[in-house]
Amino acid sequence: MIEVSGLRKTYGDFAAVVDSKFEIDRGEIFGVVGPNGAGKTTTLKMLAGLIEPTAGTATVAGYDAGDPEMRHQLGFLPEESPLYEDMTARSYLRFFADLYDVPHEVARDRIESTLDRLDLEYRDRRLGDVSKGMKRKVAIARSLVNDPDVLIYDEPASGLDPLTTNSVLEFTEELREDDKTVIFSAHNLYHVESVCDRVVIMNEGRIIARGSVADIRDQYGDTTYHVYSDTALDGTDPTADGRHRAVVETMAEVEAIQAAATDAGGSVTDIRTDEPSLESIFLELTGQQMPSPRTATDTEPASEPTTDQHEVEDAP
Ligand SMILES: Nc1ncnc2c1ncn2[C@@H]1O[C@H](COP(=O)(O)OP(=O)(O)OP(=O)(O)O)[C@@H](O)[C@H]1O
Repeated sequence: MIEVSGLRKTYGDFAAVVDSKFEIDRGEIFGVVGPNGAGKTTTLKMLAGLIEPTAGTATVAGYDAGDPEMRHQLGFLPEESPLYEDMTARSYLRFFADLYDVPHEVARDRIESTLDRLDLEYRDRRLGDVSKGMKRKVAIARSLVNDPDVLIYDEPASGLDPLTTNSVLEFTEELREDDKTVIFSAHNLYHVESVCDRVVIMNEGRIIARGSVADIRDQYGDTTYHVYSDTALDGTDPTADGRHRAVVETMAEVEAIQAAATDAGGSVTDIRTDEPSLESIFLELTGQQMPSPRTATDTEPASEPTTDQHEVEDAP
């Protein structure tokens, strides 16, 4: 569905993307990970036909990325997506559907079902008056008004509160069931681990590792998940604050605990990941500290399992 070969972008003497090569299958969710300045956005914009490559080729759904016809197959969510703040979610999305010549009834049904799936309230409220998370959801809905086969999402869940982050990641994952092909960039390895089939890790314009996140982690260290429930279960220990904690190593075990908690009439209230940080993987790969203050903050400590913290939907 997407083929990239020898893709390169230079600005004067500076190479933002160097000889990038990867292929993405239909229905696959593919992550592009790396610190600030790694070349993620430049790669995504070349795929979306918004920047012309200096060299190499990128084809999307059989079209050259620069071909205007390709746009009909594509939904692009930029990292920053300012909306028309005086419009409502509904009027804004209908406006974009009109730009794509989507028939009115089709557009109305598509918009409502997408907003239902995104659990978006206040559809008739002025966009200037809704939360950042709601704005992001509206921008995501905008990427789908033309029912494209390919979605390019630049940091879809970055900077959102935990509940909205979870909801956006779940929504992205469900796009696979609609046979959509999704490529998205993220700083946060948990974001890509929870939804992506495969990833490439970029640094200084180059792909320096590729594979499933699990493969990459297996190569560079072990992840553990600290799962907190409000109910005592097999394998949990009581914590000082009255909860019950299990420490496991796979997402399958996390899901088993969630199911056991539900069966016992309780729920999982928090999942914390203790994993080799993106920074430590980078250190392994490059022998250098990651040059990004923002990412260094995101992936902070080693002693406590707080490298990434996720509240689940039903957390109190
Ligand atoms: N128009 C431009 N002119 C010159 N340099 C640019 C231009 N656009 C991007 N760059 C540089 O190219 C490099 C890659 O930028 P890019 O935005 O692709 O990185 P990124 O991985 O998306 O980072 P971030 O996570 O901060 O968005 C950066 O060093 C950036 O400063």
